[in-house]
Amino acid sequence: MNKNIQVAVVGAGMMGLSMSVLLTCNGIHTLLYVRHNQEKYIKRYQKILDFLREERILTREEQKRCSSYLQVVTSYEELQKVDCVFESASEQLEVKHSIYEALAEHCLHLKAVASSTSAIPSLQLAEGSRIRDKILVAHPFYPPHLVPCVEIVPNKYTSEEAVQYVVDLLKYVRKTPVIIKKDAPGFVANRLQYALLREAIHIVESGIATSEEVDEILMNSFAPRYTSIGIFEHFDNCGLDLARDISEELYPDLADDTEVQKLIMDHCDKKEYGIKTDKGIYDWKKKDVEDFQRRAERPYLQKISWNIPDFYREEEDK
Ligand SMILES: NC(=O)C1=CN([C@@H]2O[C@H](COP(=O)(O)OP(=O)(O)OC[C@H]3O[C@@H](n4cnc5c(N)ncnc54)[C@H](O)[C@@H]3O)[C@@H](O)[C@H]2O)C=CC1
Ligand SMILES: O=C(O)[C@@H](O)C(=O)[C@H](O)[C@@H](O)CO
Repeated sequence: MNKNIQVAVVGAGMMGLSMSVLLTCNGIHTLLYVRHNQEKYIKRYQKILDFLREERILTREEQKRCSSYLQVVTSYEELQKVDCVFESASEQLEVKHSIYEALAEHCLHLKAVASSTSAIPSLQLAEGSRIRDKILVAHPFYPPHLVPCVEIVPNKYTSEEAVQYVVDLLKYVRKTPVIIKKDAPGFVANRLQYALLREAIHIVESGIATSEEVDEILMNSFAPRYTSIGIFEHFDNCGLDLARDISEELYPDLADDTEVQKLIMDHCDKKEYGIKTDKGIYDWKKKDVEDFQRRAERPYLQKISWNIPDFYREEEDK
């Protein structure tokens, strides 16, 4: 992987900022495209690095070196030379399509456009685009600068070169890309995660347990198991005959909603979206947000092994 490449990140939210940290902390010249208010995003990017410094992942000097690879831009014209784009904009197909159109117009050296989408099928992203051969899904996990896996989902238009380029780049920044065999909404991980969420909501709506109790049981029962064994390994261990007998008992009673459940809709109707509005399932004015963020990130910290760069120098940028 030629580390003198230029990579753009479009969308500077939770994912885009974390992707920018991942790329810059591995010495990749990263152009973060924002529509306005650059200073706000630079502060948010630095806040992530500050946390990594507090956790002794980066020294103050390394933080400055990594930061030298970040360039926040506000026009697509500044993306003319980029080799690859990580699109991390809102989960709306029309938003993503409008971005791909702008990239097609301005990026003259594009090798790949990788979308962070959580669930939009790869083919829907590419359909109708002038650069459809370059579009694929590279679905990361929050926060992508820490979580190893990235689900790679090409579509019938995606060139092998585009797939290989993204896979090589992700491996260079120490990610674990996994190419999914067949394009489907939610790919693999979110199909599993949302099946779990649907059942968790069903348990709360049915009065079986509260959301606090569901969270407590999940964290302290089988969830940690899957950091060291796989689900199919687990059921081979328990015995498929036992799994059969339990499935016969359980399946008729499990959630089978095909629409967004009332619990989610009620909160959304009240604009209670979660931490970003101080209230969601939980009242985040009463819960410690910083403690939550540290608990969310700490399991991944000891696995970090980045190519921490020297300071960025323009002349290296071919
Ligand atoms: N939040 C998460 O845990 C994860 C999210 N994703 C996916 O990553 C993508 C981004 O998600 P988040 O970062 O959570 O969303 P977010 O809402 O935090 O950030 C989205 C960003 O896109 C920007 N944006 C919207 N329209 C734009 C446009 N036309 N041009 C440029 N920027 C635009 C917004 O200003 C915002 O900064 C979504 O597709 C989401 O499904 C994937 C994995 C995890
Ligand atoms: O868990 C993750 O980070 C990803 O699978 C996601 O796509 C997000 O969590 C998404 O589901 C937002 O809720």
